[in-house]
Amino acid sequence: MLKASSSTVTIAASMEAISLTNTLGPAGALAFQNRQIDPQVAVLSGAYTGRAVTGTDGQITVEPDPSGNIVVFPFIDGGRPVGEKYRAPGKKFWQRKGGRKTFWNADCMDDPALEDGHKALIITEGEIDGLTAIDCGFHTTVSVPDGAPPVREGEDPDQLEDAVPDDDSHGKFEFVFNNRHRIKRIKRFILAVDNDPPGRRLAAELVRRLGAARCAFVTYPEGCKDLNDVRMRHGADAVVRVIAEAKPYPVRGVYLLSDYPELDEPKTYSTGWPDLDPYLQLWLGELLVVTGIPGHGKSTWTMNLCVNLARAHGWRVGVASFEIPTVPALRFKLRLAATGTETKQWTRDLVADADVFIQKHFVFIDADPTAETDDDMTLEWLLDRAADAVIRHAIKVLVIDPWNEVEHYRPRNESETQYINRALRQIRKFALRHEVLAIVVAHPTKDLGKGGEARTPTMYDIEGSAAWYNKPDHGVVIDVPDPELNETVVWVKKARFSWSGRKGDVTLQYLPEIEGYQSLNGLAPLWKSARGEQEYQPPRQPRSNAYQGKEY
Ligand SMILES: Nc1ncnc2c1ncn2[C@@H]1O[C@H](COP(=O)(O)OP(=O)(O)OP(=O)(O)O)[C@@H](O)[C@H]1O
Repeated sequence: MLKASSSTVTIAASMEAISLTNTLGPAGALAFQNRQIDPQVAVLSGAYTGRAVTGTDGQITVEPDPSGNIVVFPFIDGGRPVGEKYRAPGKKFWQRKGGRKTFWNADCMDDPALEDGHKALIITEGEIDGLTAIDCGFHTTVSVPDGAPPVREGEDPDQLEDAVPDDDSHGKFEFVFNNRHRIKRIKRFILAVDNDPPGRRLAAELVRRLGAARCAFVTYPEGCKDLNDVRMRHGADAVVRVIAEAKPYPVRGVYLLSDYPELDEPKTYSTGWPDLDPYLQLWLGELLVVTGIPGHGKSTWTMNLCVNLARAHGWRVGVASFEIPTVPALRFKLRLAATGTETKQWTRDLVADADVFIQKHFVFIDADPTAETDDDMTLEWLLDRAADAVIRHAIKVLVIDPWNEVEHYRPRNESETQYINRALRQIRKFALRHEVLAIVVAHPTKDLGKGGEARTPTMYDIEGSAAWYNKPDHGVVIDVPDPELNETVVWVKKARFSWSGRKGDVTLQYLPEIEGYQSLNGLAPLWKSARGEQEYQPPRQPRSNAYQGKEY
């Protein structure tokens, strides 16, 4: 017969309250051996054998008895037994009435290694699985007290949004509520519940309470329903593997405020044209869409913007330019912007300096010229390359110019609107994940101007979908109202957040010799003349553009 001794190492934090007279008799020891659990480990958890006794009031209680065939699992909390669970032959389970609802082996939750995230708290659906984990070396394991809540007919265990939430202070999850202070301190949980509908429901209920961000789930080998199954069929190493390979819980999207990391206010960046500052403040992680009538300078303005950002902030820009070949056309535009000088003043040194600047600040996402077959330049292809550019070259800006030259494959059952919604969402996700300013240059629909109507396009005029207005964080239209004036109007049609600017239009002076732009009310802070000096321009009043048509 096995007997807990006062000198043995305890599993839970404190075991002094377990009566040392309680012993695990042969029937109990055999029951654990049959489950490939070391009976000594069960003893250390406080398990003992007992027999059923019917009182004078007809109530059945269980009394310790080494020769009994009922296995008793005490619930110890704060070093004191607060409840008991009984298991009689034939898989009959019941509990002693009353007592504080808590996890089985709850005191292991005080292990400091859980607080610093060094260890995870493993939560099982029953004591046998809990002991299996402990026997395999995972001492920070608890079990829920009452197994999994049943799944009602027609209920999807993975879709519990419609379920009425329990009041945890006295409901089925009272044991979670009672341990809420300990739970708050624990960094990681591994849910090792049963792989069946009630188990999945239990997992979903726990994740809801513990926060998905802290939870991981296990995957059992084919044919195994729980941890003890894994131990029985594949051995202790397989149990260790299952727990070690737990994956982050996939239920995402519903968080408490406290689940979010503390973040500073987003930092915004000037475009480099001071007149635009009140309207357009850029941030890393955003999607900026630029449109305008063909030939009005969308690409030219965008490249000048990128040069400004590279100069002012030292950023590197990834450019996927499908209409203009990188060499010589795009390089020429970049040399103009980088030198800020008209070509007739170019010297070998000036061009060499410009090329050093371009080499340092620009990365080109292009088809592989040595490949035998052309890559399909789909959005997925492009974002894959852009992700590589983030890793290898730390790009902070991604330019896709123009959108219509990307290979757009969409499934038959997806409408153009749905596709554009999905695609822009993907770009925004990329921008946010990598903290990159994503710029998409898009043409307006060819219908614009049909019927003799000459007007500035809006974001809604972009081919395909209203998503072009809805999805971006900034929407900008580049417009040339009168080509004789050498002026370009930058219309900020959308600024999603008030801290990132506001709707409005600003006229920039267009400098045809360098295909560049300049604030009318002051130079761009880093705009340099051919001689490398800030050039003086007399301040002018920004032109007010009387708005015609609907404001978007
Ligand atoms: N305000 C302006 N006045 C005169 N010419 C301009 C002005 N703005 C840009 N340009 C010139 O017009 C030409 C076309 O510019 P760009 O290719 O950037 O336009 P785009 O809107 O991107 O055109 P597309 O939609 O056809 O790609 C360039 O040579 C550019 O320097």
